[in-house]
Amino acid sequence: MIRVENLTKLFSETNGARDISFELVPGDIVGMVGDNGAGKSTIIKTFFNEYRRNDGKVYYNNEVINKRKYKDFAFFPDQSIYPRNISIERFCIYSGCLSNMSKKESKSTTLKLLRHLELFEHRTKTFKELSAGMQKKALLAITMVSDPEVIILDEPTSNLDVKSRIEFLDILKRLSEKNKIIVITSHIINELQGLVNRVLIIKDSRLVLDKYLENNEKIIDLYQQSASKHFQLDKQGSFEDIFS
Ligand SMILES: Nc1ncnc2c1ncn2[C@@H]1O[C@H](COP(=O)(O)OP(=O)(O)OP(=O)(O)O)[C@@H](O)[C@H]1O
Repeated sequence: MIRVENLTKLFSETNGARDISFELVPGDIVGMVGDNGAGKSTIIKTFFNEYRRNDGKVYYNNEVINKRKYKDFAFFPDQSIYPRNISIERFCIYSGCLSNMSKKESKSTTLKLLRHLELFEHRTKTFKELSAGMQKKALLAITMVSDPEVIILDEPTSNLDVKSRIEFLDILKRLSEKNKIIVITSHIINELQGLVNRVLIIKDSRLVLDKYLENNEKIIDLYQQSASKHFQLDKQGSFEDIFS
């Protein structure tokens, strides 16, 4: 279980992530949605200590998270600087070894994953020799090689054409059946419908809604409701400011 308490990273008075708290349990497939600049990537990067926190704690199985615990986590970044002169197969094996797998074990998992992701024939290619969709799938193989318990994907389908996007979402759907914790950030709400079972809506650096989806509930409706509620609160605030 993951518990995030009051996570805060502020770049300025209004930009960043403010006072974010939530809990995640195995089986949660969470869509973290919000407009451009809402604070999604900041939350993820602060979660992983890539940004120094202003405040807040993250617990994994009731212990404050530390580097050793991050071994159970995998992060699929929104922008990747791909290694230049190494084949995707070797890089995937290397990534497994970095997570304490033996070379033999990492190689056999790598080959299974590359087959599963239909990249086997391309395994000796470097990233720059692959299409954008194949690059994302290769990155997913690297993310998955150590069989992490928690997978966090930041805008995984960005820059993909429609066909690759559908294919990639289908892979995530199959992954979601494995009782892991999966968090997917996106500002494309429609693509998460049918994939996630819970939404976290981020608006203006804050978590404004945390909800499991019930019978055919539409993420777009939840998003619109929470956005208008937030807007009304804003309006009330400024109203008082004007007349106080
Ligand atoms: N390293 C940084 N330095 C200063 N400001 C930053 C930095 N990173 C993000 N911000 C600001 O913090 C706010 C939240 O940005 P963030 O990247 O978290 O948004 P996002 O929800 O992930 O957006 P998008 O969907 O466009 O990726 C934005 O106003 C952004 O300009």
